[in-house]
Amino acid sequence: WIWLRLKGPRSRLPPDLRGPTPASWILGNQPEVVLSEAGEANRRWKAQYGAVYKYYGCFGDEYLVLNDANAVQHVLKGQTTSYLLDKSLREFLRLVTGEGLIWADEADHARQRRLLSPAFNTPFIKSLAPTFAACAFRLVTQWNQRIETEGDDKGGWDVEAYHWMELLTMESLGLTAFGVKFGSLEGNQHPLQTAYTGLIGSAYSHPSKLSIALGAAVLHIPAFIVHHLQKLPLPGISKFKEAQRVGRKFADELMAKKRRLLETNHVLQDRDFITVLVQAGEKNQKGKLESMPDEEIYNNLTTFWVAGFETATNASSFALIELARNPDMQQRLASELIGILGGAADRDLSDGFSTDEVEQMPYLEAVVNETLRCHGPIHSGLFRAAGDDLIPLSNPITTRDGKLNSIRVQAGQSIICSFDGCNRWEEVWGPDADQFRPERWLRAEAKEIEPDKQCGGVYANLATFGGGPKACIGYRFAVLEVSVFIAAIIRDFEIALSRPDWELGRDGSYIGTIPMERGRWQGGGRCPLRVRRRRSVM
Ligand code: HEM
Repeated sequence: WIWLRLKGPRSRLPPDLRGPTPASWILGNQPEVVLSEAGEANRRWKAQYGAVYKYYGCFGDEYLVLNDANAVQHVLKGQTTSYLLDKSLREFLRLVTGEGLIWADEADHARQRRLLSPAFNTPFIKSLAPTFAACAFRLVTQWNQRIETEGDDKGGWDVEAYHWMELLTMESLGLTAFGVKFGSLEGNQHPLQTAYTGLIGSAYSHPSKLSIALGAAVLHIPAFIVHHLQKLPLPGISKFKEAQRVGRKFADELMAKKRRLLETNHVLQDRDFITVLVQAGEKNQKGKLESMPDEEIYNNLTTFWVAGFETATNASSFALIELARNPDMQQRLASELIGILGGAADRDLSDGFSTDEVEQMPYLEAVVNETLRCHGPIHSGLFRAAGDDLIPLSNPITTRDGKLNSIRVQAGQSIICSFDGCNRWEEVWGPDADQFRPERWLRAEAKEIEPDKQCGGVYANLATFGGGPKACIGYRFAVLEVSVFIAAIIRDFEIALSRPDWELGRDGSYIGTIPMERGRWQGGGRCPLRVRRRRSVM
């Protein structure tokens, strides 16, 4: 404590910038942020102090919060050089994902991104639709069996669908990243899945005030100490290491197998990241170009798992909840799906369906986009200014002493970009910005936003996937995956909330947005559905 007090963070922000008064030095305003719903404290403070304000974290740490589109765009563009991950946080990340893309900065980051590009280019991602759809069909098959054996006499079956969406996302990541079928939808447990499940902590909702303070104190541990902590035989750390040992061994064997096939002049047809990256690497080597070392390929597979598992699970679950509580939207979507894919009686989707078919469904796109706008699985991003800078604003803000058209920040300043705030900005999304209304995406205006109102988001003018050099590399993957999952489920099932009084709450304790029952914050994500086979909708 003495050290923290002596280190005492000095203010680096314009003194007249407004914001809430902290309740105490130890906790600051942090409990209001962590213990309210995702984005709720931000919405309240934004209404009171404007799109740019400051609040206090624990131990007097000052955070600059940006809801202003151009300011967010400026910070996102400066990632890898001017706005970086906090150094201690980055060291913790190294422990979980290794030195993969999320961890990397500057030239190393640009190199990794370039070498990973064959796995994320549009044609390759488009080719994954049948894999996602075949996985979703396996879920549909399981649900049909449960309706048969566990359903009531009206053909309805109550299910906690969040857990199934976890299994579905896991299964599709197993197939598309490693080319491995886990069989988790059928109740099996694959060793790779066991290893990787250990990497992802269960949702950490509504922590105690002590945990809030301890969590913040961790960010005050100097990065070099965090680095050395990794060498200690602490139980939590050994768990990560064991998970990485098993995962690495498995990936090494797969990579060696692919290389042996390539040596015998095979052209590998498998559609998964390992195959694509090993094949691209071998081709580069033949052309005397740089290729990605095996360890880096492995670290990035782990990175994709950490970045792409819970996010896609949450997005799919939010979409199902919105469709369950909006029967008209569900009906409209089902008609579109059956029109393009045929009904369950006409076409079984065991071989999946194609991206071309997905692209013929504008209402599906609208539902997925609106889910990503209203319930972005990552509600904000935390950055640290590497040097002094002037951040431009779309709209001037009122301070205690006047107006500012830009904000001066000093090196070391912590900055929060509110992705949720940008996605709900009324000047862009209209007075009903807080409502779930997929129809807004069917109007041409949704695609045309004036430059001074753009937040620099990489997808659909949304901040959901970030922007700039560190924008989500998996955004096309995620949008297609969620679209296919929703299409396969809604084509075959009518869904409703299993309890009509169930109210959606959005846990946002840290950067993730997780669907839960309002007021019941413990125990991870929730998506309680009543499911029955779809009757004709045409
Ligand atoms: C709905 C699902 C997803 C959401 C909402 C999401 C969101 C994000 C966000 C907000 C960032 C930070 C962007 C920034 O700093 O500008 C990010 C980064 C990243 N995401 Fe995603 N993501 C999703 C799915 C995925 C998937 C499926 C993968 C991989 C298969 C993935 C891989 C990554 C990686 C590797 C990064 C780091 C990129 C870099 O540092 O260059 N994400 N994601």
